[in-house]
Amino acid sequence: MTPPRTPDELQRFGYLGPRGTFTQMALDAWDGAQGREHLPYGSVDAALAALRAGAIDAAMVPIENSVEGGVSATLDSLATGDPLVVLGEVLVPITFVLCARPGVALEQVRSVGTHSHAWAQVRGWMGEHLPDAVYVPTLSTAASAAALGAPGDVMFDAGVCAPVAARNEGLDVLAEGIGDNASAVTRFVLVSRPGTLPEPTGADKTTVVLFQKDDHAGGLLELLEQFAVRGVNLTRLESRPTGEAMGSYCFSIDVEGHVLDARVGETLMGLRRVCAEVRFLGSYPRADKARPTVRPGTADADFDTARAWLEQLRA
Ligand SMILES: O=C(O)C(=O)Cc1ccccc1
Repeated sequence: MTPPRTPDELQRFGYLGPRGTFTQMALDAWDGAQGREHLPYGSVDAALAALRAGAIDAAMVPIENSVEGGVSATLDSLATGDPLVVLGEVLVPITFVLCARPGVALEQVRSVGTHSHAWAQVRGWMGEHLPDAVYVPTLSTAASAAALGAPGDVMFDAGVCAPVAARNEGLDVLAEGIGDNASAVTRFVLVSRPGTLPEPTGADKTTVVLFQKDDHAGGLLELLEQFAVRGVNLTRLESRPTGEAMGSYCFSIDVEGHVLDARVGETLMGLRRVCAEVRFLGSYPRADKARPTVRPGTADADFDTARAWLEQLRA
C-alpha cells in the first residue's frame, strides 16, 4: 500500500461523524477536501483504524479543546500503533444548543446525551438550568441529535450539539449558546499515513511524542532542555499514560517550526539521543499563521555557519 505523496492527491477523507459534528465543519473548512469523498465514522478510533487499514487517505479528528484540553482518544491512538502523521490543523469556534424532539419542554428534560467534551463545556449551564439531569455519553454531539431524530426509544430526553445538527434532524432548540465559555475553540487535525510532508511555510508546527528511557529526577527537564537550548518554543505539552504500567507516561508535544528548520531538526536529533523513542507526528502549517520569534543564534544560517566552522576544524 503506497501512501499518497502530496496532500492534493488525497481522495477519501474520513471524519468523526455523523453529519453535523464539529469535526465535519473542520473537514468542510479544509481546502484540499473540497469536491472529494467524505466518509463519516462513529468514533475517532474507527476513523483512524480505517486510515491505517487504507480504506481512506486521511482523517479529520479533534485533538484539543481550549476549555477541556486534549482529546485522549486521538492523542493515544496517534502515540501508539502503526505510525500516522498530521498534515494540517483547523480551528473551529464551538457553540452548543440544547435540542429535543418537537413538543418536549425544558422542564421535562431528565437526561441529556452528548459527547464527553461537549458535556464538560456546558456543565455550568446544566448546573443552573437542569441541575438534576442525568448525563448519557454519546460518541459525538451529532450522534445525540441523530438518535433523537430517528424513530424509536432513546436513552435521553435532550441532546447537546451544534445548531446545524439539531436543524438536520428537525429537532426543537430549547436553548442556544449554552457553552460556559463563549470563546471556546476546538483544534482538529487532518491525519494521514506517513509519506507526505507538507512544505515549510514559515508559520509551522511540529508534533512529537516522547518516550523516556527511564524514570529519574529531572527526566522531563532533560527533554525540555533540548528544545530550550535551540530556541524552540512549545505550544502544547501533555503527559499521557503509556498504558504499560502505573506511573508510566509519554509526553505529547507541539512546537513552533518545521522539521526542515535547522533548530527543530537539531532538537529532534538531541531528543533521539536521550529518549527511548521519539515518535514524529508531522510538520504542518499553523492554522493561525503565526510566525515564531527566532531567537539570536537559532536561525538556519547560524546552524549552517556553526557546522561549516566545525567541518573546517576537522579538516
Ligand atoms: O462531537 C462532535 O461534534 C465533535 O466533532 C467532537 C467535539 C465534541 C465537542 C466539542 C468539540 C468537538
